[in-house]
Amino acid sequence: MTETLKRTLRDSSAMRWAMLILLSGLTFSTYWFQDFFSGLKGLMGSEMGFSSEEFGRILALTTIANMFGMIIIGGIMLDKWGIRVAGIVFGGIAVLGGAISALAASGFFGSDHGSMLNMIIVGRILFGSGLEVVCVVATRTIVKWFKGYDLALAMAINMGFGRLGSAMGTALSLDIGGGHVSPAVTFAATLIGLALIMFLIYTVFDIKLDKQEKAISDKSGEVCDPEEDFKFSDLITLIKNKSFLYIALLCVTFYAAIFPFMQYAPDLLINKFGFTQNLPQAGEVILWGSKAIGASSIYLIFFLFAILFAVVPNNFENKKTRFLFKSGALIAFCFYLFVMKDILAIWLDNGAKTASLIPLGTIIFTPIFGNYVDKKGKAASLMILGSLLLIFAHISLSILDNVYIAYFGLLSLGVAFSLVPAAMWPSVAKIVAENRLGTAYATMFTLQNWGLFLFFWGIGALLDFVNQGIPEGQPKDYTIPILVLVGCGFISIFLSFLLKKADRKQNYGLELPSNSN
Ligand SMILES: N[C@@H](Cc1c[nH]cn1)C(=O)NCC(=O)O
Repeated sequence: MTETLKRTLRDSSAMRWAMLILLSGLTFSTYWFQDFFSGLKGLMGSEMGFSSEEFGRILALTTIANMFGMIIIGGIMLDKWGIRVAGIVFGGIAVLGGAISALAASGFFGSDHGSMLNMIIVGRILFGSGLEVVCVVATRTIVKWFKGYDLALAMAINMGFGRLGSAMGTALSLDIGGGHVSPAVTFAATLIGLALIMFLIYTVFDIKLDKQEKAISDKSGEVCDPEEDFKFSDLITLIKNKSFLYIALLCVTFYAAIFPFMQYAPDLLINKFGFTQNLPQAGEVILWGSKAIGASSIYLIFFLFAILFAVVPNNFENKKTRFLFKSGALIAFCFYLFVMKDILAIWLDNGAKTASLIPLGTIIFTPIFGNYVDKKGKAASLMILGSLLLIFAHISLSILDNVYIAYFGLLSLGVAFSLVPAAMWPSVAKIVAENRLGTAYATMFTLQNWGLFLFFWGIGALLDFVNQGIPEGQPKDYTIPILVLVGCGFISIFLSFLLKKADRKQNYGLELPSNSN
């Protein structure tokens, strides 16, 4: 697009990506807070005396307000108040929830088992309501800035920030807590506060964009698709739409097999495959830290140059340039792996750190698949493939006992976890009109929370049930709790086929490239 055609902030690619980063702070920190307890499960047992069922209860009750309409209410607020107010209010609720959980874990409300458990849960309920509405706000905001541009890629990158938050929260909480739960919770809550400040900065640009768009529509008499208020009849219309119904149910079964698994994955790896949860010595931390920071900074500088290079128009038109760029990226990555090999070896021996590779891997794969969906389409087919990988992953991590196959299982789970969201979320924007997207995402997340509630709690309760009589600290048998998740994979495949069939009839173009719309 030439300068003369750039009419608003959103027509500048630098501006769009900068807004995405400001917005993604909330995604990063809320995902961190959602998932960081997974790395602390063992410690929550030994330090606070929480059983697996109680651990599951904390996670499950995070979803309770959402199951009973909180996300829909948030969606209505979003439609009524707009992105800015909704983001600030629900981001604020997440901060408040995080703070209550952090105070509870520090013993502020009482240091007995019951007070700690109940007040952590109160904080998590508030946090959970904030997290989900913030996600709807983020998706809505990305559509606002990226519609007609690389929408799927932008959604994938935003999700990448979320996954980075999940991965870092899982991997580092034990180290951040220094062997205690409370500092790790305080740190996680502080992150959401910082992210809210980033969102406040975003709102300044959002106001400017709205003013520019209004000026253009006033001048040209263009009538934009108006935001419509939420009506319950919209919900009925949505549910009656077969493609929407299948994709919403797929969202339930697919995520029920992933998010709950991730919360238990570090403990599973420790109990079933003998991974460690040792904290490194102070000297080792300094040595690895300096090595990792040194190597990562060199790689980051290279990466920033690569991005700079990539955004200069027409750079990739040239075959030779493309080849040079790709080989340079590969050499830099090999060098990086070489420098980091000792750290990687220790990383791959630690339960929480190995489990964190699932969301970490999706950071690389989701944008690649997002870009693929933008350029080539095939969204429904990719969801079938993702569901197949899910089945392999859970079988390899439950009934099989080989640690190398388990690594493959984790890898295929990471690929599935990248494929399905990269295909699913942009597909919703094809099925549903833009002014109904808030309602659509809110409905999907509400249903998703029912599945999460059941499996967050169910896995913990089942784990206690099948391991009755085994004292804390002894290896627990995870076979049946994880095998149950294979069932979710089969239902996901079935729903993906139904979606593909419905799309053929309803012609939403789920198998077509996003950029062609
Ligand atoms: N419901 C959201 C946010 C979320 C993250 N963990 C639990 N809830 C969601 O599922 N977003 C899509 C994603 O793939 O993360």
